[in-house]
Amino acid sequence: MTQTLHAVPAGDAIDATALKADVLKHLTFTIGRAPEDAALGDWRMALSFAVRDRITESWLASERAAREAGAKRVYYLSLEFLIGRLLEDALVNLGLAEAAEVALRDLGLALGEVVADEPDAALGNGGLGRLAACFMESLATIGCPAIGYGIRYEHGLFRQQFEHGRQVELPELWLEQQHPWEFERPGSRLRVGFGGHVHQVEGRTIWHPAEEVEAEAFDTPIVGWEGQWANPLRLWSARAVYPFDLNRFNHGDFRGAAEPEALARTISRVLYPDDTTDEGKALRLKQEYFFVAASLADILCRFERDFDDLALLPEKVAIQLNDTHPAVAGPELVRLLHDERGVEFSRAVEIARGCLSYTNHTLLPEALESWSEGLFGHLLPRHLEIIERIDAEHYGAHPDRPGSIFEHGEIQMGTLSFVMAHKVNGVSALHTELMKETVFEGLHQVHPDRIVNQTNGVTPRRWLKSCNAALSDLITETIGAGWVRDLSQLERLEPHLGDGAFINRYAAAKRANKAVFSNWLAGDYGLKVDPDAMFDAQIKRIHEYKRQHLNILQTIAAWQAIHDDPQADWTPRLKIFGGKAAPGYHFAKDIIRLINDVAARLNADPVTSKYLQVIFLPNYNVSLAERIIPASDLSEQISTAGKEASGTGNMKFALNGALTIGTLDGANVEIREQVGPENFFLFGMTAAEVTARRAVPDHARRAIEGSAPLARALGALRDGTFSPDEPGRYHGIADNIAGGDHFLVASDFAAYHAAQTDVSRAYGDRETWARMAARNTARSGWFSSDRTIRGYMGEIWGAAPLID
Ligand SMILES: [N-]=[N+]=N[C@]1([C@H](N)O)O[C@H](CO)[C@@H](O)[C@H](O)[C@H]1O
Repeated sequence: MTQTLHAVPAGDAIDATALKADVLKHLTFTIGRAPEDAALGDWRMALSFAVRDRITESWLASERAAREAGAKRVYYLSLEFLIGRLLEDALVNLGLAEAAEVALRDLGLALGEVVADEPDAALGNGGLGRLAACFMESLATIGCPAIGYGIRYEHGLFRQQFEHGRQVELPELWLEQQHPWEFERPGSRLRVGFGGHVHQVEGRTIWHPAEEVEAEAFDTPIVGWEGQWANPLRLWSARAVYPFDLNRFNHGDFRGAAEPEALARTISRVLYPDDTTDEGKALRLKQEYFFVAASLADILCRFERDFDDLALLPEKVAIQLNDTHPAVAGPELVRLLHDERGVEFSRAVEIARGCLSYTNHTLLPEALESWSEGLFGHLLPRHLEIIERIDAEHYGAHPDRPGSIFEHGEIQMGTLSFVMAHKVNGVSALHTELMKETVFEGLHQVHPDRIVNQTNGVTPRRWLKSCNAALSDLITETIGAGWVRDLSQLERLEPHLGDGAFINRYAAAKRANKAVFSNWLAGDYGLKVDPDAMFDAQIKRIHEYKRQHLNILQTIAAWQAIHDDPQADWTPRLKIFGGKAAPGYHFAKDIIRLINDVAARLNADPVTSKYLQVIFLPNYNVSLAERIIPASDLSEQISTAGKEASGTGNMKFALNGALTIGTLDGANVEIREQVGPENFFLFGMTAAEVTARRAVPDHARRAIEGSAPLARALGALRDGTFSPDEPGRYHGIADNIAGGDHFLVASDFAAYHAAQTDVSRAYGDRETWARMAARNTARSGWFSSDRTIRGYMGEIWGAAPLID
């Protein structure tokens, strides 16, 4: 929270007094602490409960309004919700940030410290999970009745530490303290079965699961801008039906007595740490079915409370599948309608399809989920039967277009999701077109109207209003505060871009953020950086297609160039990296180690470190992104074209006035269209050129022969420059790039290197740079997740807002 102290309006003063009283009330009666004995965490809890009270009022009123209106509800099913911290978000959305600052100051506390004490709720891996969190906030801001359904993992995404430059994973402990934002719902416990057998009884199909667990709901209200509406995020926690086996205990088998609970809790124990990789483990399938079964039972229970005609379901219920992780929702809904409620099979499929829609987030083959018939049939015998029948009916109806949900003995969850959805969407214009041409080419032929595009977005509340007060205040001063709810209003900045005074203030806001960030770097990492240097950031999961290794290779080439001519007029630059590698992804972990080894060498280099420094910040998460993005000048979006479905970090950077260096991939294409090609540093092959280049034999060797800087930088990987104690440490990376180079690091290197030279030159002209940056902000209105959600509401869900 980059708070700037200024005069407190009267309203805030009243709010501050009331808030202070509530904080003290909760400290006493909820936390049970006297002020003189309270620790920072106690004050944070007390403030959180005081704020939660205010959200809860809005939430219960929203629930009442939705019910009275008999409104259609949106149900967002996602295995990931990368929420981050909630206190600051809630304060900003309730307009209580200033009041909280005053209230806490009166109590001798700094709001910034209290906010920073909150652990991130890291219930997601990356973009897909964060998108779900942004969507929940936009649904509430728009006033669309909705519920997010997911899993309440006891341990979110692992904590990342570096030991000698290597990533080490540690368990994440967000629930070590009480989580103040959730309400436990013991009354909403549901049984979920696994395994067992299917029997026919008097023409009815009965599934007898071999084991059952209980799903317990925990509700976290998500409040929208100005607190007018709030929707719940309902996360399920697994527990044993009979948690304690007293009989075993009485026989001294203490481990056995606790086993049922331990086994059941395993289902919601930990988030699988893979981003865009199919996990394929039985426990993962159990997690997927567990939350789907609990959520659908909950959805039908809510529907049947007010309606008794199941044919109405598609009019009242819209269920969005966030990727294929909840794909079993198709057969499960059919089972609930057909097996348990007697709806005729094909009619049940029709009703289910009317409710379901599916978002695809990646085309990477290794990320497309499939389950072996054996494993799936063992865990979900009835669902396998239902999928076989859905498959037969679907493809039976289209004999001219053979295909199947089953391929090579595996259930293709993407195909199942497509077949069971009335709408399927991609997450950027390019990605959606590539979906039609590749993974869903056949199905697109059969259902030409089913695939639609909904380009991703980010919430402007968290990703500008809250994380960048310096810029937000300038914008509000210039065009009013309407932009926070309607981001398209940023275009009203356009006329001010010719005003030198405005550009100076815009640059000053960025400079102020960089000064705060530099002080933090010095304090927490002992790295002294010049706030006037260019802050160049690549923060995202570590993956070959995102090409962090291209970035560090070019950094090495830049370093070598400075050594060649240290007297030249080099543009000082700080390279910022952040991102986790999946624990089993060794190549990605090698890239992390290389970046840390390069950082150690370059930052200690007396000749070059005044021009080029590198830092890899550990444990990249939502809160760290909120710290880095407002302070960045350059946004690295350098994926191999055709591989990054959208990206959302790219949008956050552009919104906060960082210029993009990037390929024509995912939403980069639309960012460049919106901000203008002259305000974007484009390089590299297009998706079509990538496909063509891959067919060229020896494409990497040819590229290396054609680029001396590339050849030389690779040489430094081979000769132990960054690992004198283990010269061969980076031969693997060098061989990969010079060999198959599937992600075309070598072939795109020269263009990237040239583009980085253009970037350095452009940064030299600060006023022009600031104007380009301001134009990025002014033209980023399209990338609000409010716009995205309105697209889903209109083109997919048929849902309407209940607030104006
Ligand atoms: N899984 N998955 N997919 C991703 C991200 N890795 O989470 O979803 C994100 C959200 O749609 C995309 O922005 C990103 O390009 C894509 O790779």
